[in-house]
Amino acid sequence: MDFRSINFNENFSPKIVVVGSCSIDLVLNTSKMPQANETVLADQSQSFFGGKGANQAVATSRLGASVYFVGAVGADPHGQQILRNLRDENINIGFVAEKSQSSTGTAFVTAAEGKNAIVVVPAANNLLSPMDIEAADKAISQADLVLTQLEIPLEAVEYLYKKCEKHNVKIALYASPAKKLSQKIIDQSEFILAKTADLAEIFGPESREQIMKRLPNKLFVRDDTNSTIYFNGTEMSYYRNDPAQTAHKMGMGDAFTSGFAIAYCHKNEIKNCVKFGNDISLKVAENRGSQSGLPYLKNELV
Ligand SMILES: OC[C@H]1O[C@H](O)[C@H](O)[C@@H]1O
Repeated sequence: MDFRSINFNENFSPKIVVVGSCSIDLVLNTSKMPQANETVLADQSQSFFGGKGANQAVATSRLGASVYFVGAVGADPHGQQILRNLRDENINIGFVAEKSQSSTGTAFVTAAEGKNAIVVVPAANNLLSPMDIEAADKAISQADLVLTQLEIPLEAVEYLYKKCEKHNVKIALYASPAKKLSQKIIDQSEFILAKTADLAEIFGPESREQIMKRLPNKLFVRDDTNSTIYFNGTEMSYYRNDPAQTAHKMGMGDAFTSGFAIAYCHKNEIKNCVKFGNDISLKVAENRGSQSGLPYLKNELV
């Protein structure tokens, strides 16, 4: 991965506000993906910091952005650990709400055969409200880009879009987990990243080609079955099929979105934004968990 192939303005630190989920990921490594009614043994269980929003906040901060995270934790030790981690990653946590009536979000991940299956218990993430977003009004109004995902209530996402519209601030979406999107969200998004498998739920029953034709320069689609990303009538292979270099495939979409966003803020061509997003997502796949492999711009540009 060559950071020098991307244009970075070293005097510019993009202001990014990430609005989304934060969780503790409990990961079970098994040699075989369990089927229904089957019991398998795990080689190892580990916990990591995760949640799509927190992953994007950490990724963009390590890539040189000045980041605010807007999210929610429960009043429990996991919540405190997450806040400490975000603070250690130089992220402003002034707009993370503590929901005393809830626990912190947890994702239960089974990682096997180079794939993963994730069950998320949103807990506090489901309580993120328009009022929590309102509290971050000033930070949002000053952002170069706002990033969000769909692991928080759609009501909160819709409120966020209205706020960005009011302040004329760009907003981008990683449309995961899949939910049907309103035309307003589609129209207003600067870019949307989605997975092929989720397209019908997000956009309705058209083919990938038809949907992409309607959204040139806006929709970027990752296909996990053939490790390809589709955009603007073209495609780019994004995954080295080298199992030795693959630890977990978790967090690749968050890493892609973040790398793309940073290259975009530094005004790179779309093709190079896609390439940079791909490179960052490969880095994350080489390490366990969704955050540990994310690179630091300051180490790469020396
Ligand atoms: O996108 C990866 C994330 O999805 C799940 O929500 C896990 O928290 C994991 O970190």
